Amino acid sequence: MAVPLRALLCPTQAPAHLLLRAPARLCLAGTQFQYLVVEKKGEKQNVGVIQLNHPKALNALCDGLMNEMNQALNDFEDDPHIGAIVITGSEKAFAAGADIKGDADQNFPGMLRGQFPCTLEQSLSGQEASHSSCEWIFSGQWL
Ligand SMILES: C=CC(=O)SCCNC(=O)CCNC(=O)[C@H](O)C(C)(C)COP(=O)(O)OP(=O)(O)OC[C@H]1O[C@@H](n2cnc3c(N)ncnc32)[C@H](O)[C@@H]1OP(=O)(O)O
Repeated sequence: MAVPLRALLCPTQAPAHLLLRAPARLCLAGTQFQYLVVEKKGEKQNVGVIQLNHPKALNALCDGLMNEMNQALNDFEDDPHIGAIVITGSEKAFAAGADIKGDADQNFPGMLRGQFPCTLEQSLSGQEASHSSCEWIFSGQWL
């Protein structure tokens, strides 16, 4: 199923189990990620793979993870050699959703504004149209 990349991460457009609004700016060369494993794969090295890598918290979407996700996605999107981006999780979980420990004082809209790639306002107004040549693919299951 081909799904517009950015649309998948927009809360109003994505199926609940794909709700991950990401951000992006990845410098594959030399960037160190704490919460992600970022690689180029495939025979032509044209598939960007982003694996959520915070298994102790079931890959909860803390600010650090989301900031890194934005960086990684942006960098892949800016890379003309990347034709697809795959976002995947860990062995036990794709992601346990918003970080309810770190953001316990935030309400749902606040989490969206703080953690997700497009703002709630952009999502609601449909301003976050896809401008990328990449397709995003999600692999895994929300808990
Ligand atoms: C944008 C809005 C949203 O996303 S709303 C949804 C927010 N997410 C949740 O409410 C899920 C909360 N988590 C759970 O209900 C459970 O963890 C579970 C059902 C997803 C899995 O249960 P299980 O028993 O298998 O694991 P643990 O509960 O022991 O969790 C392991 C470890 O991960 C930490 N953790 C889990 N989910 C989150 C989270 N969303 N944010 C932050 N941390 C999370 C959990 O606290 C455990 O850590 P530990 O240090 O061992 O206490």
